[in-house]
Amino acid sequence: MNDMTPTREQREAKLEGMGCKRKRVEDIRFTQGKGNYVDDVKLPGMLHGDFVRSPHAHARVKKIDDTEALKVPGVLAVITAETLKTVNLAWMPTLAGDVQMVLADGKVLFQNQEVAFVVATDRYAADDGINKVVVEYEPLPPLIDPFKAMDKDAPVLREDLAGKTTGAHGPRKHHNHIFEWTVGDKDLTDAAFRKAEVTFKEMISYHRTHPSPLETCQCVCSFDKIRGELTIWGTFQAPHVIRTVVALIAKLPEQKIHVISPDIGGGFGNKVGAYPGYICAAVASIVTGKPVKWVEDRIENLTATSFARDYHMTTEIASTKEGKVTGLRVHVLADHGAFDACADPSKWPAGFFNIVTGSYDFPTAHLSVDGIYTNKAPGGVAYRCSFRVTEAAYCIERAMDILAQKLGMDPAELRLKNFIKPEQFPYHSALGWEYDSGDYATAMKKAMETVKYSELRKEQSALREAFKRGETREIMGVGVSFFTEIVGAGPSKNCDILGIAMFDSCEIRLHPTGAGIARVGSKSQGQGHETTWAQIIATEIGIPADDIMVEEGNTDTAPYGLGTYGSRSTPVAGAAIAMAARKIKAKAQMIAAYKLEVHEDDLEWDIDGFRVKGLPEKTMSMKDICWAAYNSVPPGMEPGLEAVSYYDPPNMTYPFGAYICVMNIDVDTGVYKVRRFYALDDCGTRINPMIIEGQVHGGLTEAFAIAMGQEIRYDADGNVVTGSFMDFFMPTAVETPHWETDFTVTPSPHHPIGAKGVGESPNVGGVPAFSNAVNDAFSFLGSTHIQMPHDYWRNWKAAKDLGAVA
Ligand code: PCD
Ligand SMILES: [Cu+]
Repeated sequence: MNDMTPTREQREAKLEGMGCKRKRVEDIRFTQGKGNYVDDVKLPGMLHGDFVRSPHAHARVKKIDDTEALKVPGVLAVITAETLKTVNLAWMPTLAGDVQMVLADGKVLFQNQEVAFVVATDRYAADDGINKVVVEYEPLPPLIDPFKAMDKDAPVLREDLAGKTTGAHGPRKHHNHIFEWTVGDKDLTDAAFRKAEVTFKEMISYHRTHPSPLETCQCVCSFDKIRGELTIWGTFQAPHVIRTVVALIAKLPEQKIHVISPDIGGGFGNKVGAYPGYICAAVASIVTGKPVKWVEDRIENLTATSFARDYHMTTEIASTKEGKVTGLRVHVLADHGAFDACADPSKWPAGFFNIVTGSYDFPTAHLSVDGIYTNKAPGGVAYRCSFRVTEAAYCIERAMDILAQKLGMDPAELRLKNFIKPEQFPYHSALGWEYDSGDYATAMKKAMETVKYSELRKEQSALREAFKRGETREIMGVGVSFFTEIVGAGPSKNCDILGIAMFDSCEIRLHPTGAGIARVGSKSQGQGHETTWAQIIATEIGIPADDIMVEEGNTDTAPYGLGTYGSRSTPVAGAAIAMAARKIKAKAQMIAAYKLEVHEDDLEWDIDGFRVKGLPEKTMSMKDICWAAYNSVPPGMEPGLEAVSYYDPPNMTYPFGAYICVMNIDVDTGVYKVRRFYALDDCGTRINPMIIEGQVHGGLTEAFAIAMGQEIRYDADGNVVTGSFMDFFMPTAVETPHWETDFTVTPSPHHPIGAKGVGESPNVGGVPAFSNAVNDAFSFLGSTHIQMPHDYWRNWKAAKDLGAVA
């Protein structure tokens, strides 16, 4: 070996494969303002559309008069439900099996609902036009309180469903009822409660909030009359699904629809579903023969697009006196707004909420969910939520704290006592899941040691005594949360969207000089797929990550994929990438064997190529194999080096984590100070530790926002009172706490590289950690459960209600 020969370490480092803190390649263009977003798409002759929206939450639409609007210079057309009826598009199907008005058809059902679409030569003219459209409304009584939705005399919201006693998910009990979904063994659970030494029941609400990505929802639709082809650039998290939906509802052949998701400025689930803007822009383009752009503003995004949560969870736990849980019973009242437009896999009306048994070994459990209509915006699965897992984690983590308080036990000890044990994996939960792997106690103990948990508890007792003596006005809370996530939707046996199995895909093509391109069915919105996907390939086939270009988001070039949400990209697309790479490697091995004149079985893999077993100097690098693939393949073999994989995962993956939050609250002002936030995540094999850390920081910031102030709030008339960033809490670097991150690694046994998702975890685990900290702080004053969000006012109010403030 001469001095020039790279060492094994150097060869490995050059790959920047899995485990490397590779810098994000996409950031080169993002940080220089060179990203290419939908609003950057500017086509010759492009028109602009904007919506007339309803000021009322519930009203009959008597008349729409567009005479004056059409006189505004630049305004070309005003599209209403009547126009859309001529092409059968006044209503559209939702992913949840319901239908939704594209434009108000006879009535409006939530504030800011789309009523008419004004098309003009520029955005300003469109805006002037919408102000001149005169809509005559007859206000109807609004239904805002979900607990009144199923009252006998509750207003009828969905007149289109009159007389329909069954919906997409079974029988409907009331005119505002959407579905009832039950899981688990009711009799066994009821019996466990009858026998229990200790039980409690608490209504735990997870309020309505909104993902509010920096870039709002938008699209450009361009219909080419000559070719009969429709091209749509949009902020879509699932471009292929959008193409299929457009093909089905617009009755266009699927090959004539080109859907392109360019760079996306954050998705957070907000960009999974289909919105009226897409349909209206497409129809406007077909009608005018010109490209039409639709871009939402902030208020429209906050008030009319897919919200998050709004789950009201009546929770009961049965337990022994010693704190061993024996049963869980949960009833959820799920407020879906005016249309059921949740983006869950078809068979899951409440997503994967049945993960609500969490990290604990509940022998039996029963869950029922009632979905209902109210006069609020539709949507529902968004914001790092992975199909209602955030709601479930909040429910069980809050409930475990309440049980600990009732038993006079430490909440961390109670968790340790009830954890599913490592030897119980694969673990079958009482509500039907098979957890793939976990080592909960190890993670929990590491977290407790790092934050010096017992010392914190001592400090807290001392402070409580001082508070009682009147020496301080501060109280202290330690919030513990131990979550189990379920991500990677999903196995075709139980997951589909509109009948399409939720696989994902990858196509890798290597070029003669040892570089290549990988096209993937997922779609990054900021997660950094261009960086991490190349790292998987680098480790699998020994081509440096820098030499692999990753492409996503164009339905003409990417293999069919179900898109990016629910932290499914790593568990599903990530697996497809590894499998495609392995197909390439298998062919590469045959080529190498031929070139080295040995039998395939005599070769072994070594970092970036093959070597002959027992003859380490006889090697062929992957780079040379690439050349050979186009130059001298074995007789009978096709030239070229490429592979495609469609991966149908055998199971979901179950990441987990232990979070601890330490907080002080001043009772006289309600002002809180997050003293420490420690987050340990276990997402199995880690592809890029730096990206994971970024994901965790982002998700924790969002969790902080939700728990401590963010809310989509309606007044009694159905006005959104938090419809802009003036009122909707958006933390900046000033408010955001400092995050300490940590990890353990428990690989997924069924994933080809052992990786689990991580993007959603910090939100799933973070919210209960914050809320438990606040609740823990107040508990010694006699409270059991204080509802989120815990803003200053509510903290002060809690202190006042508990008699701590005069
Ligand atoms: N183990 C591991 C895992 C993971 N990773 C990384 O990390 C990331 C993430 O991943 P995941 O978890 O798999 O996920 P995805 O699928 O990719 O994504 C999704 C998510 O993601 C998150 N994050 C984020 N970031 C950003 N920047 N932006 C955005 O938008 C967002 N969003 C959010 C959300 S909401 Mo949903 O939609 O609600 O359902 S869901 C979600 C990527 O890059 C990957 O690669 C690594 O490295 N490793
Ligand atoms: Cu989600």
